[in-house]
Amino acid sequence: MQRFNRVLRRTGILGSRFYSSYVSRMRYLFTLKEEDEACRKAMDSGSIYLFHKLAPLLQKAEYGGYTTPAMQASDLKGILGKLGQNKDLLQESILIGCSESHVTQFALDLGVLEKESVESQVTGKFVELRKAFFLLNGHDLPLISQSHALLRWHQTHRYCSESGQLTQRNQAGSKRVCHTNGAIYYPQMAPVVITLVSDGSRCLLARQASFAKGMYSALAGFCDVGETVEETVQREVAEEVGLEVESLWYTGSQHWPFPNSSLMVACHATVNPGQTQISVNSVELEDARWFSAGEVREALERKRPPRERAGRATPVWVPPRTAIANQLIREWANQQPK
Ligand SMILES: NC(=O)C1=CN([C@@H]2O[C@H](COP(=O)(O)OP(=O)(O)OC[C@H]3O[C@@H](n4cnc5c(N)ncnc54)[C@H](OP(=O)(O)O)[C@@H]3O)[C@@H](O)[C@H]2O)C=CC1
Ligand SMILES: [Mg+2]
Repeated sequence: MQRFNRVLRRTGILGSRFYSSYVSRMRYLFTLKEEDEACRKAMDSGSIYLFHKLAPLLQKAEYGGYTTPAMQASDLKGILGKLGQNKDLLQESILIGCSESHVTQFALDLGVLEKESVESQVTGKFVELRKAFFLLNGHDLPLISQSHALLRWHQTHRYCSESGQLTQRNQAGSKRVCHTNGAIYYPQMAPVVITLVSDGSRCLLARQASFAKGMYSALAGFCDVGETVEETVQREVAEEVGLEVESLWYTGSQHWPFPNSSLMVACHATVNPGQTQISVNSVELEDARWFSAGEVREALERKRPPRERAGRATPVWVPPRTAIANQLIREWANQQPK
């Protein structure tokens, strides 16, 4: 905390003016992105979330479920030593945030080490990200999702696309620079809209062939370059189910690490109740259907994924609460008369 205050004072952020805890945390993180030395020092007393080849470390929680344990940098140095690895590997950690109590948080991928040897030194197992998303509770997900996206970006964007030379990251990992031509690269996200279409009394859910059996979700699609969110919603609904959107409104957003790193922008939309004939684009979707409020409420309550019964169609279920699709569907269901 003292070091934290020193950095704030030096950068003029801690002065006579009162800053809320949130503002001072954000200003501190800003400083750490700008100052490599301050970031290096923060790492020494920070907590580090571990990954192995992009799989996060998960630990069984005391009261059931799973959590993502954070390690102290000092403990991690000891473990790296035991595994015969130089503690400089720690410098490859990337800054991901700062806790309420002002402890800086970092993420580190130990993919250069053998997975089993690392697991033998820590409590927990490295679990593939999609599986981890089903095991973790909502609280841990934004941090894991952000860490995964940033680590992946650094692993796959190491070279300058102009000079072909290796780029260097700043200590925080918030950018990479090509020292031959000065080009700066920042981590990227693809904007995606996800839309729940309603005709006033029913809502439209669809499934791709790659979804788990019985799972239906809202319509989603990547924004094309130059499009507004509104234009993407209209185009995707037209492309995927052949309907024309009459009105739409924004309701929330979420970072989503699949397939790479997306910013999901969630919207509700309506179509004319007299023009609801669906024409499914079979290149994109396996099925799309209108659902009544009662059917949607049942799907929301259903255990995911539901148990399959021989000879019976898998009952319809929807993505878990960790996906913004669930929020959209729940919001719509709550607005319908009982
Ligand atoms: N969090 C949530 O609640 C939900 C999240 N999603 C996410 O939304 C995303 C988009 O949904 P989806 O219906 O698949 O999208 P689209 O309907 O846009 O179709 C996907 C196709 O778009 C093309 N495409 C265009 N731009 C990109 C890009 N930047 N990255 C990858 N593919 C691109 C690809 O085609 P081609 O291969 O032919 O080039 C891809 O196969 C998915 O990645 C999914 O994970 C979806 C539902 C719920
Ligand atoms: Mg789609």
